[in-house]
Amino acid sequence: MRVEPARALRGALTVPGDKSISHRAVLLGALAEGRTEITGFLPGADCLSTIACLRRLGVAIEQEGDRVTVHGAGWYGLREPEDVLDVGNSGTTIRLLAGVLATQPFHSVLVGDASIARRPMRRVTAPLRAMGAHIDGRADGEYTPLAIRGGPLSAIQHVSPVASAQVKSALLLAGLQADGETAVTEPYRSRDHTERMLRAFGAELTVDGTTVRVRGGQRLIGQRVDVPGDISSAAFFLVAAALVPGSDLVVRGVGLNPTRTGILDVLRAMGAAVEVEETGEACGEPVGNVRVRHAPLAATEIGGALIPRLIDELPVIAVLATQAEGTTVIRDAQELRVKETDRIATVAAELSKMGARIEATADGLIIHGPTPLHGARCDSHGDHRIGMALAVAGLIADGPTEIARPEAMAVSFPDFFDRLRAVAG
Ligand SMILES: O=C(O)C1=C[C@@H](OP(=O)(O)O)[C@@H](O)[C@H](O)C1
Ligand SMILES: C=C(OP(=O)(O)O)C(=O)O
Repeated sequence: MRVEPARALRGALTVPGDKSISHRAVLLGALAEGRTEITGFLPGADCLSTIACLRRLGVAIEQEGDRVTVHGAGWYGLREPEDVLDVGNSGTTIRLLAGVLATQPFHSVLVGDASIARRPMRRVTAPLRAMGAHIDGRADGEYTPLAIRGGPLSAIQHVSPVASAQVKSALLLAGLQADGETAVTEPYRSRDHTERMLRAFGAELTVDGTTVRVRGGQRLIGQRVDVPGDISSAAFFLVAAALVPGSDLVVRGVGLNPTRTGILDVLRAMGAAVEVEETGEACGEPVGNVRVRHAPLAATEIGGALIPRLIDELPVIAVLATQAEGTTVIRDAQELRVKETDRIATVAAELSKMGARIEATADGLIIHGPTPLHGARCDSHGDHRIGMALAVAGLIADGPTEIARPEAMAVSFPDFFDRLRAVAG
């Protein structure tokens, strides 16, 4: 994919449905009793992997574009799959499904692509084993393939060393069928879509600071879910508008869950003009429009509790920081090293090719700005967020930028380039 320097980004656009919420809507719909109708579903490769795995577990699902109907099987209506469950590139699919399969009295095997094979799984397999599930995987349950034979579980009180919504969600799902009350505590609050959607599907849970508790033996009832636009996808456009002089862009209908809006805090802290208009609520999630206008940018520091609120936006935030006056420091973001790629290494390597002054640290990045970027031959490394961050960098470079392996974008944003072309030329 070739990206040319852009004109100002103006006008309004929408972005595809939220990836985290789309996964959860089909998954809870499958486990619920009755029908779940989903609109605004993200038909990206990751969410389609979740649908494929659920079909293999015997769940009837109709999907056409962003409309999905799930015929709920009920929690114990899943059946032993005849073949392996392939999660593709999706960490959310494998970790949330592991929590569900731990409750099921049959054998299943979870596999994924080469990236999934390198991502850590013991963070979910260890506590699920402690609840009573039989799980095996390479390196004592750390890596795929994961073989799971579930059954009756006992509740645990788990203190997670990482703020991870995937870990929290896996244990809450398992906890819904465990004997007793399961509690999950994390160092900082991660995205809470599972908690919100479980309540919408009729489950009870309590939230106390960074601890979530759920009692076992609960049923879910099918619902209508209208998935808001993905703020993580909107982020590429919001950052592009903040970067390109003369820009004035609105993204409509985007999810504004406070556990996800760290990108807006950073844009404001760096000096961009940001206006947020909350327009309503869908399935317990606030939704609205976000307007960003270009303005001179200043460096900022990003760490601590802010990190889980913008974890997937850090690659494009690094691009933003290359144009900010001063030194931007990103710390406490060691989780970036275990995403689709080691995003600390891939961001630093690729932006360096474009002339950025950027250093990788053990837990983040240090970026000096402002630094003019020049067009270069770059590589997404097969990581959707790296590819899209590089495309945004290409908009402000002084020549054409070539991005190898652009097909990775289909994981979370299949028509990213079409929508970018529409607002940036
Ligand atoms: O629960 C989710 O939907 C997600 C949680 C985050 O991962 P972790 O749980 O590993 O932090 C995030 O990076 C991922 O894109 C989606
Ligand atoms: C990390 C991501 O997703 P997952 O963990 O589901 O692969 C992402 O979308 O940036």
